[in-house]
Amino acid sequence: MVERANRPSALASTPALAPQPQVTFSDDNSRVTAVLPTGESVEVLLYGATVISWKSGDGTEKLWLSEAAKLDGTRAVRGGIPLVFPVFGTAPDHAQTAKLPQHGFARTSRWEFLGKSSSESAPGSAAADLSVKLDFGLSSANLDPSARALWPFQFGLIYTVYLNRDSLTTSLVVTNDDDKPFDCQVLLHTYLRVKDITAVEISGLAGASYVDKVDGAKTKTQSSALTITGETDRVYSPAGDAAVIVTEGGAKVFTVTRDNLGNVVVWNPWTDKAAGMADFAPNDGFKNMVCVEPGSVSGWQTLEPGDAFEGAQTITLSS
Ligand SMILES: O=P(O)(O)OC[C@H]1O[C@H](O)[C@H](O)[C@@H](O)[C@@H]1O
Repeated sequence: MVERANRPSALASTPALAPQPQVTFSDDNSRVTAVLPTGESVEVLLYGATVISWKSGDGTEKLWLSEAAKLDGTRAVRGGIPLVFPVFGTAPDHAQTAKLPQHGFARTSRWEFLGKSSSESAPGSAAADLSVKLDFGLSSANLDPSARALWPFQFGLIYTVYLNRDSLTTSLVVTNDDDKPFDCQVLLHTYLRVKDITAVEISGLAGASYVDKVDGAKTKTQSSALTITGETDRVYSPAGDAAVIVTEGGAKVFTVTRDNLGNVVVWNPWTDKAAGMADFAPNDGFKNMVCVEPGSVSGWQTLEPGDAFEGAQTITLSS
């Protein structure tokens, strides 16, 4: 035995392979999961390219997903990060998008998985540097004919989900592949998971004006940090340059930064609205979530033929 242990072997002379991120598909090909060697993970449903789970290395879920969310492609997912495109809400007075359902068709279309890439981890390099990137695509060519009829433009969308050890970045690129301009809005409808909404404070929006959708769409100004004490539905416009920071019991939980997304929507349905949504469960689940939704939704991004628009969010965890 001793002799064997001391003998140089082929195995012993090969440098140890550093662990790499794992990317796997579910058996039914409905979702893709990426896991870093340190345990952080993200799961994306091809339906809507909806991020339905994001866990830190210790397995703690960071996004809220309704227990009654439909994950079978029959309706938009209640929770995670649904994608809003090309209209936020409905826009009956905007001819191009007037026929579209609430929040458009991106969240209810099946996207293609375009591929993955991961940061190379050289033997001996720090695990902290590892990351994985997943790309998804949707274009007019693979859109359901019924959705194409409601918004007859040639477009391309690339959605990138980038998992790092302490953050998640999601980024959307819209291109106009048509020979005429089109208008669009985009929003990353992120359901952040919290332990107790009554202990939550959202800062970084003070001084910003907002449309208060639960008070007759009045325009108001955010005076200080925001606490959630009832139904809340606000469109901050412009939201300002500061990061939006979510604290719980005074401790920082999430820091949300934005790239080229001038608006932030803050939404919590509270008791009655939550009870009225068939896919919102449990009924008191509103206590465990707050939507902080970076987007470009006040007015329109007009894209000329060949033009592109890119917007991104990064959500960083505090340890
Ligand atoms: O029920 P959904 O279509 O998913 O919309 C959920 C919510 O999305 C956004 O946050 C809007 O500001 C809300 O007005 C809306 O209720």
